[in-house]
Amino acid sequence: MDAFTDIRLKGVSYAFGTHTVLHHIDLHIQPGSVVALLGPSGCGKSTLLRLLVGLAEPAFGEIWFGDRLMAKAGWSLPPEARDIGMVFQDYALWPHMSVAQNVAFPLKMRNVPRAEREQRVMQALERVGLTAFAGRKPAGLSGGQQQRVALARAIVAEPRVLLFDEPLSNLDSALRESLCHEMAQLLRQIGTTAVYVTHDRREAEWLADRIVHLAAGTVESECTVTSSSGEMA
Ligand SMILES: Nc1ncnc2c1ncn2[C@@H]1O[C@H](COP(=O)(O)OP(=O)(O)OP(=O)(O)O)[C@@H](O)[C@H]1O
Repeated sequence: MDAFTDIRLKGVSYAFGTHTVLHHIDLHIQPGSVVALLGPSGCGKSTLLRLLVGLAEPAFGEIWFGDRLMAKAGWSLPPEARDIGMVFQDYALWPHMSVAQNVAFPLKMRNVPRAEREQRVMQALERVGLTAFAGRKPAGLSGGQQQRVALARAIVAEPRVLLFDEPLSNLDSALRESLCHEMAQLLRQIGTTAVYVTHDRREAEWLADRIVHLAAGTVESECTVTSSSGEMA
Protein backbone atom coordinates (compact mmCIF):
# COMPACT_ATOMS: atom_id res chain seq x y z
CA MET A 1 0.00 0.00 0.00
CA ASP A 2 1.10 3.57 -0.64
CA ALA A 3 -0.35 5.29 2.41
CA PHE A 4 1.31 8.55 1.51
CA THR A 5 -0.37 9.64 -1.67
CA ASP A 6 -1.17 13.29 -2.09
CA ILE A 7 -3.89 14.59 -4.38
CA ARG A 8 -3.34 17.59 -6.64
CA LEU A 9 -5.86 19.40 -8.76
CA LYS A 10 -4.23 21.88 -11.10
CA GLY A 11 -6.55 24.40 -12.74
CA VAL A 12 -9.41 21.93 -13.03
CA SER A 13 -12.58 23.09 -14.76
CA TYR A 14 -15.69 21.16 -15.67
CA ALA A 15 -18.78 22.08 -17.70
CA PHE A 16 -22.13 20.52 -18.47
CA GLY A 17 -22.46 21.73 -22.07
CA THR A 18 -22.00 25.49 -21.91
CA HIS A 19 -22.67 25.62 -18.15
CA THR A 20 -19.31 25.67 -16.32
CA VAL A 21 -19.81 24.25 -12.83
CA LEU A 22 -16.19 24.05 -11.63
CA HIS A 23 -13.92 27.01 -12.30
CA HIS A 24 -10.16 26.52 -12.31
CA ILE A 25 -9.86 24.54 -9.07
CA ASP A 26 -6.36 24.41 -7.56
CA LEU A 27 -6.16 22.11 -4.58
CA HIS A 28 -3.41 20.20 -2.80
CA ILE A 29 -4.46 17.48 -0.37
CA GLN A 30 -1.57 16.39 1.82
CA PRO A 31 -0.61 12.71 2.01
CA GLY A 32 -2.50 10.91 4.76
CA SER A 33 -4.81 13.83 5.48
CA VAL A 34 -8.60 13.85 5.59
CA VAL A 35 -10.14 16.74 3.70
CA ALA A 36 -13.82 17.60 3.83
CA LEU A 37 -15.40 19.27 0.82
CA LEU A 38 -18.13 21.42 2.27
CA GLY A 39 -20.64 23.64 0.54
CA PRO A 40 -24.27 24.29 -0.26
CA SER A 41 -26.35 22.28 -2.69
CA GLY A 42 -25.28 22.87 -6.28
CA CYS A 43 -21.81 24.26 -5.48
CA GLY A 44 -20.07 21.39 -7.29
CA LYS A 45 -19.10 18.91 -4.54
CA SER A 46 -20.46 15.84 -6.34
CA THR A 47 -18.98 16.95 -9.63
CA LEU A 48 -15.55 17.31 -8.03
CA LEU A 49 -15.89 13.87 -6.45
CA ARG A 50 -16.90 12.37 -9.82
CA LEU A 51 -13.72 13.82 -11.30
CA LEU A 52 -11.65 12.24 -8.51
CA VAL A 53 -13.39 8.87 -8.98
CA GLY A 54 -12.95 8.98 -12.75
CA LEU A 55 -16.62 9.17 -13.71
CA ALA A 56 -16.12 12.54 -15.38
CA GLU A 57 -13.28 14.15 -17.33
CA PRO A 58 -12.03 17.69 -16.74
CA ALA A 59 -12.50 20.27 -19.51
CA PHE A 60 -9.23 21.88 -18.41
CA GLY A 61 -6.51 21.10 -15.91
CA GLU A 62 -4.98 17.98 -14.42
CA ILE A 63 -5.63 15.62 -11.51
CA TRP A 64 -2.72 13.76 -9.88
CA PHE A 65 -2.63 11.08 -7.17
CA GLY A 66 0.99 11.14 -6.02
CA ASP A 67 3.16 10.90 -9.12
CA ARG A 68 0.39 9.32 -11.22
CA LEU A 69 -1.66 11.42 -13.60
CA MET A 70 -5.35 10.50 -13.19
CA ALA A 71 -6.93 12.87 -15.69
CA LYS A 72 -6.39 15.83 -17.95
CA ALA A 73 -8.50 17.51 -20.63
CA GLY A 74 -9.57 14.80 -23.06
CA TRP A 75 -8.13 11.88 -21.07
CA SER A 76 -9.09 10.09 -17.89
CA LEU A 77 -7.88 6.92 -16.16
CA PRO A 78 -10.91 4.66 -15.55
CA PRO A 79 -12.14 4.29 -11.94
CA GLU A 80 -10.99 0.65 -11.63
CA ALA A 81 -7.41 1.66 -12.48
CA ARG A 82 -7.21 4.42 -9.86
CA ASP A 83 -6.76 2.34 -6.70
CA ILE A 84 -9.49 4.08 -4.72
CA GLY A 85 -11.97 2.96 -2.09
CA MET A 86 -15.37 4.60 -2.10
CA VAL A 87 -18.21 4.89 0.40
CA PHE A 88 -21.59 6.04 -0.90
CA GLN A 89 -24.61 7.63 0.73
CA ASP A 90 -26.82 4.59 0.01
CA TYR A 91 -24.19 1.97 1.11
CA ALA A 92 -24.32 0.27 -2.35
CA LEU A 93 -23.91 -3.24 -0.93
CA TRP A 94 -24.77 -6.27 -3.04
CA PRO A 95 -27.92 -7.72 -1.44
CA HIS A 96 -27.37 -11.32 -2.62
CA MET A 97 -23.88 -11.49 -1.10
CA SER A 98 -23.01 -11.99 2.55
CA VAL A 99 -21.20 -9.29 4.51
CA ALA A 100 -17.92 -11.19 4.06
CA GLN A 101 -18.49 -11.61 0.32
CA ASN A 102 -19.25 -7.91 -0.05
CA VAL A 103 -16.06 -6.96 1.76
CA ALA A 104 -14.03 -9.53 -0.19
CA PHE A 105 -15.09 -8.14 -3.56
CA PRO A 106 -12.25 -5.60 -4.10
CA LEU A 107 -9.73 -8.33 -3.22
CA LYS A 108 -11.33 -10.74 -5.70
CA MET A 109 -11.05 -8.06 -8.38
CA ARG A 110 -7.33 -7.83 -7.58
CA ASN A 111 -6.94 -11.64 -7.74
CA VAL A 112 -5.86 -11.95 -4.11
CA PRO A 113 -5.65 -15.67 -3.22
CA ARG A 114 -8.54 -17.07 -1.19
CA ALA A 115 -6.72 -17.69 2.12
CA GLU A 116 -5.25 -14.18 2.18
CA ARG A 117 -8.62 -12.77 1.14
CA GLU A 118 -10.39 -14.42 4.06
CA GLN A 119 -7.79 -13.16 6.51
CA ARG A 120 -7.94 -9.58 5.21
CA VAL A 121 -11.75 -9.58 5.19
CA MET A 122 -11.82 -10.59 8.84
CA GLN A 123 -9.24 -7.90 9.67
CA ALA A 124 -11.33 -5.24 7.93
CA LEU A 125 -14.50 -6.45 9.68
CA GLU A 126 -12.67 -6.36 12.99
CA ARG A 127 -11.69 -2.74 12.38
CA VAL A 128 -15.36 -1.81 12.01
CA GLY A 129 -16.58 -4.09 14.81
CA LEU A 130 -18.55 -6.51 12.63
CA THR A 131 -16.77 -9.87 12.74
CA ALA A 132 -19.87 -11.50 14.21
CA PHE A 133 -21.88 -10.43 11.15
CA ALA A 134 -19.64 -11.93 8.45
CA GLY A 135 -22.20 -14.52 7.33
CA ARG A 136 -25.26 -12.25 7.31
CA LYS A 137 -26.89 -10.65 4.31
CA PRO A 138 -26.99 -6.81 4.24
CA ALA A 139 -30.79 -6.79 4.57
CA GLY A 140 -30.40 -8.24 8.07
CA LEU A 141 -28.33 -5.28 9.25
CA SER A 142 -29.19 -1.78 10.47
CA GLY A 143 -28.31 1.27 8.38
CA GLY A 144 -25.28 2.03 10.57
CA GLN A 145 -24.08 -1.57 10.33
CA GLN A 146 -24.51 -1.55 6.54
CA GLN A 147 -22.43 1.60 6.33
CA ARG A 148 -19.73 -0.06 8.44
CA VAL A 149 -19.70 -2.96 5.94
CA ALA A 150 -19.31 -0.43 3.12
CA LEU A 151 -16.43 1.13 5.04
CA ALA A 152 -14.77 -2.26 5.52
CA ARG A 153 -15.15 -2.91 1.78
CA ALA A 154 -13.59 0.47 0.98
CA ILE A 155 -10.49 -0.11 3.14
CA VAL A 156 -9.92 -3.86 2.70
CA ALA A 157 -7.66 -3.52 -0.34
CA GLU A 158 -5.69 -0.69 1.29
CA PRO A 159 -6.29 1.78 -1.55
CA ARG A 160 -4.18 4.87 -2.18
CA VAL A 161 -7.17 7.16 -1.77
CA LEU A 162 -10.53 6.93 0.02
CA LEU A 163 -13.52 8.91 -1.24
CA PHE A 164 -16.71 9.48 0.74
CA ASP A 165 -19.94 10.80 -0.78
CA GLU A 166 -22.15 12.02 2.08
CA PRO A 167 -21.93 8.59 3.73
CA LEU A 168 -23.88 9.45 6.87
CA SER A 169 -26.79 11.43 5.50
CA ASN A 170 -29.19 8.46 5.62
CA LEU A 171 -28.60 7.92 9.35
CA ASP A 172 -30.26 9.58 12.34
CA SER A 173 -28.29 12.30 14.07
CA ALA A 174 -27.10 10.32 17.14
CA LEU A 175 -25.83 7.48 14.99
CA ARG A 176 -24.34 9.95 12.54
CA GLU A 177 -22.25 11.53 15.26
CA SER A 178 -20.99 8.26 16.77
CA LEU A 179 -20.19 6.69 13.41
CA CYS A 180 -18.48 9.90 12.29
CA HIS A 181 -16.17 9.78 15.32
CA GLU A 182 -15.48 6.09 14.69
CA MET A 183 -14.63 6.80 11.08
CA ALA A 184 -12.35 9.67 12.11
CA GLN A 185 -10.45 7.32 14.42
CA LEU A 186 -10.21 4.61 11.78
CA LEU A 187 -8.94 7.05 9.15
CA ARG A 188 -6.22 8.25 11.53
CA GLN A 189 -5.20 4.63 12.18
CA ILE A 190 -4.93 3.60 8.54
CA GLY A 191 -3.41 6.87 7.33
CA THR A 192 -4.99 6.80 3.87
CA THR A 193 -5.54 10.14 2.14
CA ALA A 194 -9.27 10.77 2.15
CA VAL A 195 -11.76 13.20 0.64
CA TYR A 196 -15.10 13.48 2.37
CA VAL A 197 -18.00 15.28 0.69
CA THR A 198 -20.67 16.67 2.96
CA HIS A 199 -23.02 19.60 3.35
CA ASP A 200 -22.94 19.13 7.16
CA ARG A 201 -20.43 21.45 8.80
CA ARG A 202 -20.36 19.45 12.06
CA GLU A 203 -19.45 16.24 10.24
CA ALA A 204 -16.66 18.08 8.45
CA GLU A 205 -15.34 19.42 11.76
CA TRP A 206 -15.55 16.06 13.53
CA LEU A 207 -13.82 14.18 10.78
CA ALA A 208 -11.43 16.30 8.76
CA ASP A 209 -7.97 17.77 9.23
CA ARG A 210 -8.82 20.44 6.68
CA ILE A 211 -12.06 21.83 5.34
CA VAL A 212 -12.33 23.13 1.79
CA HIS A 213 -15.35 25.37 1.29
CA LEU A 214 -16.75 25.29 -2.22
CA ALA A 215 -19.07 28.02 -3.46
CA ALA A 216 -20.46 28.28 -6.98
CA GLY A 217 -17.79 25.99 -8.38
CA THR A 218 -14.77 27.70 -6.84
CA VAL A 219 -12.71 27.16 -3.69
CA GLU A 220 -14.01 29.93 -1.47
CA SER A 221 -11.72 29.20 1.48
CA GLU A 222 -9.69 26.48 3.19
CA CYS A 223 -9.14 26.04 6.90
CA THR A 224 -7.42 23.65 9.28
CA VAL A 225 -9.39 21.88 12.00
CA THR A 226 -7.26 22.49 15.06
CA SER A 227 -8.80 20.26 17.73
CA SER A 228 -10.94 17.17 18.10
CA SER A 229 -13.82 19.37 19.18
CA GLY A 230 -13.77 20.90 15.75
CA GLU A 231 -12.40 24.37 16.48
CA MET A 232 -10.97 25.89 13.40
CA ALA A 233 -8.01 28.17 12.81
N1 LIG B 1 -26.30 16.21 -15.41
C1 LIG B 1 -26.25 17.54 -15.25
N2 LIG B 1 -26.54 18.36 -16.28
C2 LIG B 1 -26.45 19.70 -16.16
N3 LIG B 1 -26.10 20.32 -15.01
C3 LIG B 1 -25.82 19.56 -13.95
C4 LIG B 1 -25.88 18.13 -14.00
N4 LIG B 1 -25.54 17.64 -12.78
C5 LIG B 1 -25.30 18.73 -12.00
N5 LIG B 1 -25.46 19.87 -12.70
C6 LIG B 1 -25.24 21.22 -12.19
O1 LIG B 1 -23.90 21.33 -11.76
C7 LIG B 1 -23.80 22.14 -10.61
C8 LIG B 1 -23.03 21.38 -9.54
O2 LIG B 1 -23.79 20.22 -9.18
P1 LIG B 1 -23.27 19.17 -8.08
O3 LIG B 1 -24.21 18.02 -8.11
O4 LIG B 1 -21.84 18.92 -8.31
O5 LIG B 1 -23.47 20.03 -6.75
P2 LIG B 1 -23.42 19.52 -5.23
O6 LIG B 1 -22.66 20.57 -4.49
O7 LIG B 1 -22.91 18.14 -5.15
O8 LIG B 1 -24.95 19.55 -4.82
P3 LIG B 1 -25.76 18.59 -3.77
O9 LIG B 1 -25.20 18.92 -2.40
O10 LIG B 1 -27.17 19.06 -3.94
O11 LIG B 1 -25.52 17.17 -4.20
C9 LIG B 1 -25.22 22.53 -10.22
O12 LIG B 1 -25.47 23.82 -10.70
C10 LIG B 1 -26.07 21.50 -10.95
O13 LIG B 1 -27.31 22.05 -11.28
